[in-house]
Amino acid sequence: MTPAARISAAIEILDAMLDGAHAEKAISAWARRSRFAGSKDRAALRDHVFGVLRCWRSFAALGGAGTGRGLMIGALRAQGVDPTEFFTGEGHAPEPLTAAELAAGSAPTGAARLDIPEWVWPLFEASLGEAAEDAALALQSRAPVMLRVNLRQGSLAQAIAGLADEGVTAHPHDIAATALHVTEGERKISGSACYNDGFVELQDGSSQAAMAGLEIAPGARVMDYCAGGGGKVLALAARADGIFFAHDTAPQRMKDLPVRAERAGVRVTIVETGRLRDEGPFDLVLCDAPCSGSGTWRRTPESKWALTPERLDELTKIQRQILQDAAPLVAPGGVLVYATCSVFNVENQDSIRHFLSKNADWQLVTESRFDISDGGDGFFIAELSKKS
Ligand SMILES: C[S@@+](CC[C@H](N)C(=O)[O-])C[C@H]1O[C@@H](n2cnc3c(N)ncnc32)[C@H](O)[C@@H]1O
Repeated sequence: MTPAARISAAIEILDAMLDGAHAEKAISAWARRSRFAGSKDRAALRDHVFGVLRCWRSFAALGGAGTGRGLMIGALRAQGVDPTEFFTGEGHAPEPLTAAELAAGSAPTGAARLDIPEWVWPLFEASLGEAAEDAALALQSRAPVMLRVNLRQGSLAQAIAGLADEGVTAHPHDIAATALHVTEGERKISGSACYNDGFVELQDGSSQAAMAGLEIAPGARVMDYCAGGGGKVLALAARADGIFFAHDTAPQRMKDLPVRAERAGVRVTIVETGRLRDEGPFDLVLCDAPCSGSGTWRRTPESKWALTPERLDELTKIQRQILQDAAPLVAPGGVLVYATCSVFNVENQDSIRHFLSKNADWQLVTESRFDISDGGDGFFIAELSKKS
């Protein structure tokens, strides 16, 4: 496909999304009916669609319309490219710009310039203060691909060399001692021996750094209460000699965890909700709670536009309930850890304050925030302990 034909295809997909289709589904449907497209075409198309998703408001302003055409016109203008170079109508290129399209378009301002939904911007500012603008700007670009090296299997240098043999270029990242930043060959990671043997795992740098900061004594019993795919408990098990457990109210989310644990050479016992009290108590209970994901919106840009005030409210209620349910599982002298990949105070500090206001026998021990502009995702982590 020519670059112009790829732009036509992106317009088609964006229009399908405007009609209500999810990005992944719209891309898959396009790929099914476009058998002529090769893997490079599909990759380029994804880049177009996800690039627009990250910058929807600013591209719509620059392109003069929130339609597939308007967004792609805006995307080209944002890169300093004259859209008439591609909108020629020749071959499979999009039709030439109309006089109205040529005249339309203006520089975005305010929250539109930062590609943040209007109602969300005050939350950003209130939560991040002076860092808010940098965080929003960072969300306009692709997230770096980061790997966590499983130091049980070898050193960073050995992982870098092993990946290089398989066409993946990676460099240490100072966000965490286990972190590698992949700069080339990211599509080869999932087929590489390093990945399939559990030497490296895909994991954002902030999550790695947050997990590295948790103290785990030898033999400590550690429960990942909201385990999902198990990324956090695997990071903990890779560096500490504890006894590890995982739980999730949606157990199907943990379906890959046993295989991932096996290939990493660690043991994680899955605990059903009804057996939590029997298996407990635990010296550390980690609640990596469901959240808006606002710290990860460059990876999942559709969520940026899908969040509503009602959903945010619902999430904060779930977070508060999780802390309340998990606290009794903590052993005397143990730690309750609360984490989110949100940058909003309402999901972070406010959830902690709410818990402390209802549980006077608990206290805050530490609280840390990782900013998107530091290189990893936005992340929050707090440790709580029972007053002695
Ligand atoms: C942010 S994700 C966890 C991500 C995971 N820790 C990882 O590193 O891959 C939140 C998880 O919490 C689970 N969850 C939702 N409500 C819960 C509850 N009340 N108790 C425990 N887990 C819950 C969800 O099913 C989801 O898998």
